[in-house]
Amino acid sequence: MRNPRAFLRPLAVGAPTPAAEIPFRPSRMIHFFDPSNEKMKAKVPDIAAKVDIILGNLEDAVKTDKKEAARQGLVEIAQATDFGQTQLWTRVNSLDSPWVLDDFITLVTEIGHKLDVIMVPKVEGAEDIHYVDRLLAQLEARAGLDRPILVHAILETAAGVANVEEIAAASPRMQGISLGPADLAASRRMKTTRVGGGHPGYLVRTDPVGEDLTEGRTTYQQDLWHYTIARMVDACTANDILPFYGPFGDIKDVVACEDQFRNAFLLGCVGAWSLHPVQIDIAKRVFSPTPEDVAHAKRVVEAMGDGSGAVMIDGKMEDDASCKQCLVMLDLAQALAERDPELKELYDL
Ligand SMILES: CC(C)(COP(=O)(O)OP(=O)(O)OC[C@H]1O[C@@H](n2cnc3c(N)ncnc32)[C@H](O)[C@@H]1OP(=O)(O)O)[C@@H](O)C(=O)NCCC(=O)NCCSC(=O)C[C@H](O)C(=O)O
Ligand SMILES: [Mg+2]
Repeated sequence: MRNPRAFLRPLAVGAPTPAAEIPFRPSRMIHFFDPSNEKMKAKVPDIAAKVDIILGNLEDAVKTDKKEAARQGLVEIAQATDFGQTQLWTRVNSLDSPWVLDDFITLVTEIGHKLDVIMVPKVEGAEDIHYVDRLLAQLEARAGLDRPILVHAILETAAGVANVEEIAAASPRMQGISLGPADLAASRRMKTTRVGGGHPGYLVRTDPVGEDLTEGRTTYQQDLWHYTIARMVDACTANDILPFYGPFGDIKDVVACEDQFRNAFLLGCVGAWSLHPVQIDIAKRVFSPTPEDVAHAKRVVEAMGDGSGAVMIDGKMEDDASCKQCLVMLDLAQALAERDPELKELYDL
């Protein structure tokens, strides 16, 4: 455990001072693309204009013989593109892979001034973040960067989940954590074969009504990810960093994707990954509060005055605690309205 007074000291001579706070920037979707795929690469400038975060993926889903091409492709795109307000992230290869050292060295040296966040897969404990923290400080110092690159961990191993609180608190670079349901399922030896979402076999059944155990018993599918998302949200918010849902692999099932994203939004996540262009608008819709919710939040905050006491609105009691929820909603709406003129108008802000 680092001395708390040293927490905000650079970890290498000449490295930028670590950020004392993680600024909230609209982060409704982290759009993944493969920088070794020429078709996807060509779409990046257009897609970047529509998303909050665009991420050049170097890890899983990039073929082994394309790892170097993906890294080089990302350097070329980053150098050639003005991303405006959109954040540029990358996901590097796992820390035990043969590619990751070159991923860090090349990306920080060549495009470190444009990279906002590096996503690190398969993080198992604080020691993984400490390693990345020191390495990044050394590379930032060498590259002469004047602001630190932040780090985002993927929660996708059983050990990572067991250590999620210490991962969230491991470094001032920690920007957030995403759930990686596919690797996590494999690591936990869950008997599923999907990338996120539910499973029809994971259910509860109402009690039998008579002798026949098969008649009249309704089943309800349960959420495989509830425990992990809730734990991740608590670990992140307790450390002032941002929680995200990860991928939904059934690209065609836009309905279940929306449900999965909304569950995460309601539980406290700020965004999710989009793997295909069709998922961008789903994330945008789900992770932006509805105009009705914003209007209600405004009414409550106005009626509550200094935020203390209790009032009745439409037959419901509102007090300090519901007022605080409404302020969370309004803060998010305000941040999104600053980025999106359409939402500004819809929210009347
Ligand atoms: C899933 C895909 C392989 C599907 O690609 P494709 O078969 O090409 O789909 P379409 O024909 O419907 O595509 C239509 C056009 O759109 C382009 N496209 C597709 N996806 C993207 C994208 N992500 N960004 C930009 N452009 C995209 C296609 O090229 C088509 O173009 P055109 O022919 O000119 O019309 C593919 O979507 C894909 O590879 N997506 C990314 C997958 C990925 O990143 N996976 C890794 C993240 S999930 C993960 O790692 C698991 C996690 O870690 C965990 O453990 O849970
Ligand atoms: Mg994974």
